[in-house]
Order: sequence, then structure tokens, then C-alpha cells
Amino acid sequence: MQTKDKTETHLPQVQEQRNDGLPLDLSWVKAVQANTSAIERRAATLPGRRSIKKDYQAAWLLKAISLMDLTTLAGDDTEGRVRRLCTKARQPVRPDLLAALDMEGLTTGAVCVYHDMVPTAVDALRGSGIPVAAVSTGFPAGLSPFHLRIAEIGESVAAGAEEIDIVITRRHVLQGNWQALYDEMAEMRAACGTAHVKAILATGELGSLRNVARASLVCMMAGADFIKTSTGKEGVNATLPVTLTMIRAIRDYHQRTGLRVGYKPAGGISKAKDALVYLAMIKDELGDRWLQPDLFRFGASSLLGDIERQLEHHVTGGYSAGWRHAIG
Ligand SMILES: O=C[C@H](O)COP(=O)(O)O
Repeated sequence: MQTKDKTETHLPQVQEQRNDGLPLDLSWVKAVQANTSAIERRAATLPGRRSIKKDYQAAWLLKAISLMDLTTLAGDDTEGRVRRLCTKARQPVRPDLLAALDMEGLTTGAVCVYHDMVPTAVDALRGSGIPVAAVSTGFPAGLSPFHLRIAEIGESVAAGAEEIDIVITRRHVLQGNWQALYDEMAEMRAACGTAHVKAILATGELGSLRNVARASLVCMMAGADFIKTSTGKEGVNATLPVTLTMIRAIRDYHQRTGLRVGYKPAGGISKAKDALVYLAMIKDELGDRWLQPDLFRFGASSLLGDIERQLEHHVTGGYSAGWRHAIG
């Protein structure tokens, strides 16, 4: 990708059929395997493989910003912090840098907050076209009573969230109870209505890549618009092997159904160079169509600052101190 492709980030999203899911097909689920050593070997080759420099690197970093759910999910979040984050979502990079890159108007893909902060974020983003994503369903453990998790989704949607990040019950996966996972996911999807639903698998707690692959498939069969790795609160969050496993599940689902499901790696992605590895992997495995905000997001609370530093270096030749990019 070259810098002249930059307007791609402002292309209207392609309208296509939403993933309405399928009946649970247990024979398909049980046939899914994951060759862990092969996946880990392939993942280990990825960080060193690509060397994207200069204008190409800047263009990819700008793309990463447009694909970012700029996130704050802290117990001490305040309205002030959320409003500052929303200002950053509207203007993710210093205006002089964006002007130099001819990218005025660039925004993040969404802002992601707890339910409690949805009204503040909706208000702060009014008129920007940036959607608010809410983490609902007893995030991050997802163990509150089921009717309360469903009610929380309804309240987040009523408060103006256009995207809902739900958490699955890990126990269903660990016990191989695919019917329970499917039913839970389908009910949550229904509660979201027209809001898009991202299913957080909490992959660091699923025990094996085979479980990750099977849980990905079941959530897609139950109507997930996105599958997402992690809450950011597990001991292990987004990794490259998990990403390969999940995006290959997305590819298989697309090949068999014609339906496209999005992917959101989240948790611990804080370096621009790591974001580039993820984007290259998506391009290789799924193709350019997935490099649009309706099919790919980074969930990140501290990636934007490093990307801004790299863009500043690209434009000015010098790095600024980290504290100058404290938000995001
Ligand atoms: O969903 C987003 C994650 O919680 C973000 O995790 P992070 O704070 O490690 O970037």
C-alpha cells in the first residue's frame, strides 16, 4: 500500500449481508482441529518477515488508526478521561502531521468503553460518525446472571452503543458444551438488535488452539459479526498463534457459507511494529477486503501513542518524548 491509497480509509463501507448465522452443525464443529506446532512455527516466522519502510509504513500506520477501537476499560474511568479519549478519536494525530500526510479527517474506527460510560462517549462523539462500542455481559468474566447480561446489552444499545462486545462463558468451551455456547451467543446476538456484536472468546483461558478454533466457529454459527481474542484482562491476551487460528476459522466459514465475519485482536497490542505484523497477516490470510473497519479492528488502549510517534518521525525526522502522546 502506498500513501496515495490513503483515501481508502474513507471509502464508504461495502454493504453486504450481515452474518445471520446457521443452525448449530456439531459434526462440523467436532471435525475442526488445530495443528498447534505448525501454527506456532508459522506464527514465529511472521514478525521478521516483512520490512515495510517510509511512505508504505506511514500508509499502513494510518490504516491501523482507522481500524482501531480506541479503548479505555479501567475501574477508575471518569467522564473527563472518556471525553479526552473521544477528542483523541476525532483527532488521532497532531493536525500538522495529518496535514503533512494529506490525511485531514482521519478518525479511529470506534471508541470502546464500559456501559457506564456509553452516554458520555455518545455525547462526546456526536456528529463525528465514530461509533461507540460497549463491553457488556458482565465484562470481563461474564459470570453475572444470564438475564442480567442480556439486560445489560439492551441498556447499552438504548444508551446509544452501536457495537456490543460480549464475553462468552469459557466454561462452555472447556466442557465442550457447544450447544450451550451457541444458545448463549444466539441470545446475545438477538439482544443486540441492529447493533453489531463482537464475541470475546478470552482465548488465554480456553486451554488449546483447538478449543479456540471450535469456539470461533460456534460463535460465527450463532451470528457473531466479529470474533475477538480477549478482554485485555486475561493473563495471556492477543497472540499471533491465536490470530492465525481465528482468522483461518473466519476464512473457512466464509468459504463454506459466503458470509464474512470480522476479527478483533485485543489486549497488549501497544507497538506500531506489532500492528504492522497483524495487518500483514490479515492481508496474507484473508485479503484486502478484511482491511476495512467493518471487518477488522484493533482493541487497544495504548497503541495510538506509539503510532503517532512513528508518524511524527516519518514527517519530521525526529521522535518526540513519550509523554507528548500520553492519551491512547
Ligand atoms: O478490548 C480492548 C482491550 O481491553 C484493550 O487491551 P489493552 O488495554 O491491553 O490495549
